[in-house]
Amino acid sequence: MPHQNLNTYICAGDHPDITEERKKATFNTDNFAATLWGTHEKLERRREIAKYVEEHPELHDPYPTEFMDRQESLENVTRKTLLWMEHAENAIDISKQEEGFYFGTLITGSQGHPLSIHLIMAIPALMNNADEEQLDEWLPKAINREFVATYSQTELGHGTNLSKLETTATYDPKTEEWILDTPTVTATKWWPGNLGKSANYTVVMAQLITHGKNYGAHPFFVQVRDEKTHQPLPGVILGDIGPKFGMNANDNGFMQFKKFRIPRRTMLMKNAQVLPDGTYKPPLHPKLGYSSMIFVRSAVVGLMSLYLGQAATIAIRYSVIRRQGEIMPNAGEVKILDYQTQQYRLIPQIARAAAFRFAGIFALEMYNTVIHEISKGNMDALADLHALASGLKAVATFQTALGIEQCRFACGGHGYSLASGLPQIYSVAVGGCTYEGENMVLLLQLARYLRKRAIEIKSGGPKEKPTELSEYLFKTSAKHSLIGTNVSSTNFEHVIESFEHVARRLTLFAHSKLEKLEQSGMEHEIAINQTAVPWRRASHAHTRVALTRIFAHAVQRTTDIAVKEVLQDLIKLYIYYEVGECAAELLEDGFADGHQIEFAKDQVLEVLEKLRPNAVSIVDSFDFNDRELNSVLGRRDGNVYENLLAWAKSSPLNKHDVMPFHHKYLGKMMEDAREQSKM
Ligand SMILES: Cc1cc2nc3c(=O)[nH]c(=O)nc-3n(C[C@H](O)[C@H](O)[C@H](O)COP(=O)(O)OP(=O)(O)OC[C@H]3O[C@@H](n4cnc5c(N)ncnc54)[C@H](O)[C@@H]3O)c2cc1C
Repeated sequence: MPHQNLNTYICAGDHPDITEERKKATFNTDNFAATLWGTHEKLERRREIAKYVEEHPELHDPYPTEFMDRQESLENVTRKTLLWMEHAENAIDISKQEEGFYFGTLITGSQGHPLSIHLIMAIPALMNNADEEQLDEWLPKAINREFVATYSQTELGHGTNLSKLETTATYDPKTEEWILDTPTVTATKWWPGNLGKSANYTVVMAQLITHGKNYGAHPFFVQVRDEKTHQPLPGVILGDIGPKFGMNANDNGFMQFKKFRIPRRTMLMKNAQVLPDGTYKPPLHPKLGYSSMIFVRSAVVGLMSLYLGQAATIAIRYSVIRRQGEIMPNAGEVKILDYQTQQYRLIPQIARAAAFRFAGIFALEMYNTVIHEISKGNMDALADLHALASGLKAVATFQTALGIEQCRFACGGHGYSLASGLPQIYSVAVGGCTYEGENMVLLLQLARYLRKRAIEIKSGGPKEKPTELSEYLFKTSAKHSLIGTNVSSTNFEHVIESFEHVARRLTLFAHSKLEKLEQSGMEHEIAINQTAVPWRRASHAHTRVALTRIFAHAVQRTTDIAVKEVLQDLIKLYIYYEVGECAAELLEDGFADGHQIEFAKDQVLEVLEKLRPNAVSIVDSFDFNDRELNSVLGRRDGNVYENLLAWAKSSPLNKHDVMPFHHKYLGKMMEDAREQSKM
């Protein structure tokens, strides 16, 4: 029998339907939360930080940000960002990145803030691209916030294709300066976060030209506004790109240079260098400059787990408050979470959020290890890391966006209201499909890695010892999938091996298609494009293997027995749901048969039923508080309806019973019509 207080989120005054759910918990929610957040100590710190924010009203919004226009949003979030920094020393251990991030999120919300790109991209870009002398000069100032920086790569005409960026940096050895120029409209920098109004410095990616030769895009660290007046410097044109699908508290900007001169040492010289006479010295490893991008991609995976977890929390809590329709006639309306279809829509999202959580941690740990190895001159694992981060980022952002939309659909009409918080979470999360490498392009980059492995497989084996996540490519599959032959076990090895078979087969399939096209005389590059869809499938399949392996390891490592049991249910759901997702690929070559797919589908329904009573307690264990969720539907206390009404009443439109323009238009229209009908 579940113990009454295993769920620590129960409070007096909560909606009885949500309390009833929480009393069903079969595990201690704090223990689960500690597993997700790392340790009990880290969980405790989260709560202390959240309490601090609650106790300081100046850190709150004066009214819901959904009712603010962009200028109000920008001013409000800028005010709060400064307070975040002022309060940080009292509230958090500033040496701990995760505390800073959490404290900041609680204060600034999810729609962006003026230091977003300074913290997430500009500082990492400096750390990865500036040489020691440059770091000594700029890093302390950046950390001290003596300037606000951003990262300017994308242009109006080009984002993905870095080699065709048009902004030029031409070296003038006479003055030892670079001349930055925007030669065409399409060369205008477009999108950089916080560039529009907030930042005064930026890392700029520009084509490096010296002694008449173009060496490709390189990073420069450029002052673009006056430190005192904040006016754009002469020769720099700056502005905001206008409202977007989301993140409207971020002033994404545009920028043009008019033969703007900057000193030689503003080129970031950790990797490539240009000497005073204009001699170009290439980087040791051409991909080194991309390491800050790999870092952000790895971090994005963890971020997606938060967004999907938040959406699932909102939808699942609301689904035990909302009653609509009956399952048994005259037995009373049921909680909508009791419908199997609702469970099928929502509970897999919790499983995916957990999978992305563990994958995000894994990717960042791998990033740190690889960067450490690189600092010792060992580049071996860089390609593996790049491949893993590309695949995880693409799959996690895409599935998160779809998952959040499922959560929103599952909340009916109230999901469409900004009061639910779901459109805001979606609008921010879906941006992740595009920024930091457009998803399709990333999957095709991963395909390049798989192509190399396919050549190695065909020529007898790996050139170097493969990593834990790629060694399966060099194994041979069993004749037939073992899905469904090990029913009672919680060991999903045989299912993961089936995913490995799919990934290996799709890789070799795409490779043989490519070879055939080439043998028929097609040029390599054309043949690659003609096989891009099969390669994309292979990349997705390879990433599925990584996600399931990482998730399985995390479950194995869990020590709390009750938490492990619920995680085993979640991974079971995750894995068998994935079997459904790749059913066609398992059936295509006869590796699995229809019975096995049916078996997997039954497992999904079975485990959904088992997870149903724990659903609220599992989402509680993500430990998102009400400020973070910013959702009337997802409130911890479940008191949804009265608060929806209160939220609507705070709409500025409701300040007027009669709109000031009413009599000018609608009022006049009706009056005229009445007059006319009297005639
Ligand atoms: C919210 C947000 C924040 C951003 N922040 C920043 C920032 O701070 N700094 C910055 O510099 N940029 C930023 N960007 C820009 C972002 O990095 C680019 O939008 C992204 O790199 C994609 O480039 P693109 O827009 O040119 O798309 P495109 O490259 O034009 O892609 C359009 C379509 O073409 C396809 N495509 C393109 N190339 C290929 C190919 N080789 N093979 C197959 N298909 C292809 C893509 O898959 C996609 O479907 C941001 C964007 C967003 C949405």
